[in-house]
Amino acid sequence: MARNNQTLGEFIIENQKDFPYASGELSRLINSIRLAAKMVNHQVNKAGLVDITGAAGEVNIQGEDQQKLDIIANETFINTLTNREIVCGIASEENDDFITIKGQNNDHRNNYVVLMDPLDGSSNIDVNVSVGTIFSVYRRITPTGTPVTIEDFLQPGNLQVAAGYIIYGTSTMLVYTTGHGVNGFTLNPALGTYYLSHPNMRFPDDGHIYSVNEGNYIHFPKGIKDYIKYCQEEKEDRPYTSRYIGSLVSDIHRNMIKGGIYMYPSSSKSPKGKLRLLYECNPMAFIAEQAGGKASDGFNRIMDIKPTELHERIPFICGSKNMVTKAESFMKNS
Ligand SMILES: O=P(O)(O)OC[C@H]1O[C@](O)(COP(=O)(O)O)[C@@H](O)[C@@H]1O
Ligand SMILES: [Mg+2]
Ligand SMILES: [Mg+2]
Repeated sequence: MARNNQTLGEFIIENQKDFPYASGELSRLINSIRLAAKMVNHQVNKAGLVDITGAAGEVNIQGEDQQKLDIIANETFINTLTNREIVCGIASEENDDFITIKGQNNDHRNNYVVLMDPLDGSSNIDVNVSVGTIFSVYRRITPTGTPVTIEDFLQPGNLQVAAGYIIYGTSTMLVYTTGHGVNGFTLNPALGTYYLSHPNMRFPDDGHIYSVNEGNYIHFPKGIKDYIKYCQEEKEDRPYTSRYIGSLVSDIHRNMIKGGIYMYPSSSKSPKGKLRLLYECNPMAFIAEQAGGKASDGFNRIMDIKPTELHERIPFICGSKNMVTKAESFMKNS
């Protein structure tokens, strides 16, 4: 139950009973993410002052130039989760393959796997625009005491036990769900404590903001082009306002508060879109649905899609449910 001025630590303990298998493991996991996020926040806030901006000189499995902060965030989350004996495996945008965490006694006794995008919106790091971290948590399906396998990571989104994001923006917030609604906590930098600032976050059913990289317009499917035209029409409560930050976390966060739709569709250049199903789309879809919104690939519910690869991409439409349904109708009729 949410209380004003409740700290994240208190909220986690008071809501532990909501977790299936309420053994405290998942609470400790969320607490570790809370800690790692503070460390990354500290680095992000220094971007520009110290030499943590720019490319690191490596290319990740996506073919993208890794930014120094991508690597710092990746290592910070992996080390923090590993050292706290709560996960048996981690998958990350910045690692080609999943990491097996044996545990202190090499006995593979932990029960949760974490999939993450350690730094989302990397193209915005050097230009002082908000970026984020995205995480998704599953209970393993292979027997405890055995090494995790790829099957533990390729679970459909509807089996997530927790998901969330951290936004490093005008303030730093941690927003997450364990399947009992969505709550947002703002970091008080002076105290280093997160406080419940956004209890029970809800996507308005309708909105007036659309977020898409219109620079790709000519490459979009007809249905998306028609929906963008619909958003721009001088009719009824339209035209909508176009807002696109280029950081998935920030665009979805804004649209969740104000009402709106975010789209990263397929295109003739990238037939499967750009965003990764496992550690970008599934966690944001879980958050959206828990906040009364909707997430689709244009035709199907994102969280019902059975993943086949660790870094697979998928077209993504997410936001206010009536707006997503409208966009889908344009896709289906095109
Ligand atoms: O520059 P584009 O093609 O519009 O892509 C922007 C999208 O790509 C991303 O930056 C991809 O995430 P990463 O930065 O984690 O690789 C999203 O945050 C964002 O919505
Ligand atoms: Mg990302
Ligand atoms: Mg990233």
